[in-house]
Amino acid sequence: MIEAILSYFEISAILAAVLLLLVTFYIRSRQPKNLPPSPGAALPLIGHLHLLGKNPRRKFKQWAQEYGDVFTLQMGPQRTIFVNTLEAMKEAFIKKADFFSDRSQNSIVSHHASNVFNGIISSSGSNWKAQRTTSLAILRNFGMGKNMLAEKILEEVSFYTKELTKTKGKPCDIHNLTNMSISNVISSIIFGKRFEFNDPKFIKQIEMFNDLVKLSTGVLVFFPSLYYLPFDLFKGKKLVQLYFAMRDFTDEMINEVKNRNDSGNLDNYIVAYIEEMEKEKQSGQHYLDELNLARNIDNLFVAGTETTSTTIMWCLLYMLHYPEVQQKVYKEIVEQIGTERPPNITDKSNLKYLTAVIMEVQRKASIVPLSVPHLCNKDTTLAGYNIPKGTIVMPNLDAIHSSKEIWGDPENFRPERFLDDKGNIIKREELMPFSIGRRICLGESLAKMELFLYLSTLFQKFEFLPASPDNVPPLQDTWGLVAAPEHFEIRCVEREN
Ligand code: HEM
Repeated sequence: MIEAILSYFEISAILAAVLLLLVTFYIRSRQPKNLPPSPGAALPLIGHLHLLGKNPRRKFKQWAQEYGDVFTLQMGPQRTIFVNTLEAMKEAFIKKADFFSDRSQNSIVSHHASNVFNGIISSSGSNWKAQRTTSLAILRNFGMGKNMLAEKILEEVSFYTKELTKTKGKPCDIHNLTNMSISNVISSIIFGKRFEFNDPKFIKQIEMFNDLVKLSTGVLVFFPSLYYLPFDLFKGKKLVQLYFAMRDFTDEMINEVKNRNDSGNLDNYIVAYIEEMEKEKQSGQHYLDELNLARNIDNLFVAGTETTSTTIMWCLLYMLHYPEVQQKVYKEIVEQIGTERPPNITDKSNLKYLTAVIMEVQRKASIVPLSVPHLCNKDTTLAGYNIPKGTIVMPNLDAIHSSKEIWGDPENFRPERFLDDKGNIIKREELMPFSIGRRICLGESLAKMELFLYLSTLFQKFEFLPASPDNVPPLQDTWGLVAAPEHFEIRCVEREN
């Protein structure tokens, strides 16, 4: 009897194995030929997802080393390629930018909300171009002449450092405060106003933005139907709810700015965009409208807050690990600016060591490791392989930033790699925290200005120390679209000037 049951199980197992082989063979036979290599066979349904393990970031870097220019992963139903070398990045995002610069129109939120693909980040084609060009022009305009951007940043920096002073050098987690302060910079650019750090509405809003960024990278990206499982197991319903809450906040703020009735005052994005909208109407075009305005605002908040504040937090964490670097930064500030006046944007060209430190933090932390996914919109080739239309394309910035061939000693934190013998900055095209090509970060100039003004002021005013000398928090990142350090406590000790 037992033997009969055993042989029944054996036959079932053999049949299941044969079935699996046949399905795998069938899937393979339907795959287009000459795709970039993959690390092993894709399983039915999940593809290569089972190979990612607990630390996908490390795997993506490892496969980049193994396969070079480009590799393919089947992420559930979605064919995805990873672009890993400078040459392949240039080929895809510069030479063949017409084919590799779109975004996928597949998002769980789009099943529940309309107009998700308006705005800058998620749109493609002519609408994307119009939103991007207009937004860039507005930001550029703000950064010219008396440089309103720098003024807005410096005003916010002073509120931020006042708050840090209140901590009196005691250990505290300044992650949320930093996030709120950077969000206030965006807020004063877009709405022409900042929020108090203890404003409950603002605190809730920031929490929502952060949760939204975190939830947008979950497993639902590959399997949207998991949304319909009971108990919101994969937080799909929460994601949609947060998305609508963000929209409500944006609509409320747009109305507030409109009701202020200061249309002559072009010092905020909303008024400037509406003015461009009117001009466009007269020229007979139709891309600038209220729907795009609202989504542009969501985009600028989401893209411009967590990224910059995370870079600041990484920089502070690196300074806890390398106190001699922090000391050298302070020495440079004292020599070039002194301690009587706060730094301003014209000091940037004189603070070369600090600039190199920021560059090295951006390389080492590589906070947007896989950039934002692009979409291939036409059958084409890359690095000699076929890339079919509809493939998702990941710029593997992390692989570039950690390449031994490029940096020699990528594992070391060494700001000097960006300085020549005379102490001048060496610009390296391989440093690409803002990505490359047509989709390169729209806020790059603003972010660089923020990083310089925040960090120069911080290092002039404070010495940053670990909560206790024998307990320096680890350089440990968390997984997500933005790789933030784990929350840590820090002491902000005011310098005696
Ligand atoms: C240190 C700070 C920042 C980093 C590291 C960063 C990085 C990036 C990266 C990697 C991308 C994706 C590019 C691609 O698709 O290949 C991106 C896109 C974008 N970023 Fe940033 N960013 C930062 C700050 C900002 C700021 C301050 C703003 C705005 C105020 C901003 C607005 C945007 C927008 C709108 C896009 C979408 C561009 C498009 O799709 O055309 N970013 N950023």
